[in-house]
Amino acid sequence: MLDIRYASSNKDAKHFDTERLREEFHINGLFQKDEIKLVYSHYDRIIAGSACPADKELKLEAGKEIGAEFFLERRELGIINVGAPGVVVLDGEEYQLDSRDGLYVGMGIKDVVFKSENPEKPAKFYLNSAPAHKAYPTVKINIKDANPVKLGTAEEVNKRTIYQFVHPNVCQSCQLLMGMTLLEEGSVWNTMPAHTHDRRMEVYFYFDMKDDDIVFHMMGEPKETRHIIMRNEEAVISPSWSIHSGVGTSKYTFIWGMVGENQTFTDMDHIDKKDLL
Ligand SMILES: O=C(O)C(=O)C[C@H](O)C(=O)CO
Ligand SMILES: [Zn+2]
Repeated sequence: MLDIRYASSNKDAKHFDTERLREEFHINGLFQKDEIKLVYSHYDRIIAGSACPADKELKLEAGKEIGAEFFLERRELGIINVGAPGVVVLDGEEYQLDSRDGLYVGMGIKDVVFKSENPEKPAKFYLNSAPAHKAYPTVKINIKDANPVKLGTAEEVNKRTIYQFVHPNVCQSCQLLMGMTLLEEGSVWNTMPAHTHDRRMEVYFYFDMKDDDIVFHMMGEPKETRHIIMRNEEAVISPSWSIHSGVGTSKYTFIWGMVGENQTFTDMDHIDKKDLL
């Protein structure tokens, strides 16, 4: 069963209270032991979720919601492991993923199975999937293979490296872009100055946080900003009309995934801080 999230218009969303904002955009309860949890967003039909195999192997199944014989019949998939070492088995072929390793899985793979090396310390596979039209090769992506982009300064407490995992410089994909942003010690802001990109939606997944730390994730149109409180290992959907930026009570790491019109990472509409309200 997929948790379906319909798309909200910018005109409606500015009237949402905290509860409704969370209901529409916030994703929690990821990484339940021995479960696959998936959220299907009608923004560009991205599926975001998790697989946390411990005592049993988990198989990615197609539900009625995607109307296909198997999950990747007309989809592609990006995986980043944020837990202990695990294995993804694709049509019988094993891919070992250590912590922070990524995997791009092309359209057409029939069997996707997740396993952990040690049930006491399960792997935590974070997943993003998008509709696809062409089968590109499956590629394992270590952080050393990812394309690093350094941004920010210590003075602005936003010094960070964006590692582009699923990106045209690293591997081919139909529309999915996916990567991981690591903040430096003492830096707490991401994506400030903020941007929107009407051409693509985005999902942010925050992790590497202590239990009592929070991130204030900023969303909304630049002149109608709202926040959503994020805790460790929670995700948030960012519609194409929304900024997506966050400030934490300590440093954190996040995975971003984008789906939409183009794969030009730099195609952003930057918003000057003075223009935010
Ligand atoms: O730290 C950042 O800035 C990001 O990671 C930005 C995201 O990658 C993004 O919003 C791409 O559009
Ligand atoms: Zn963005």
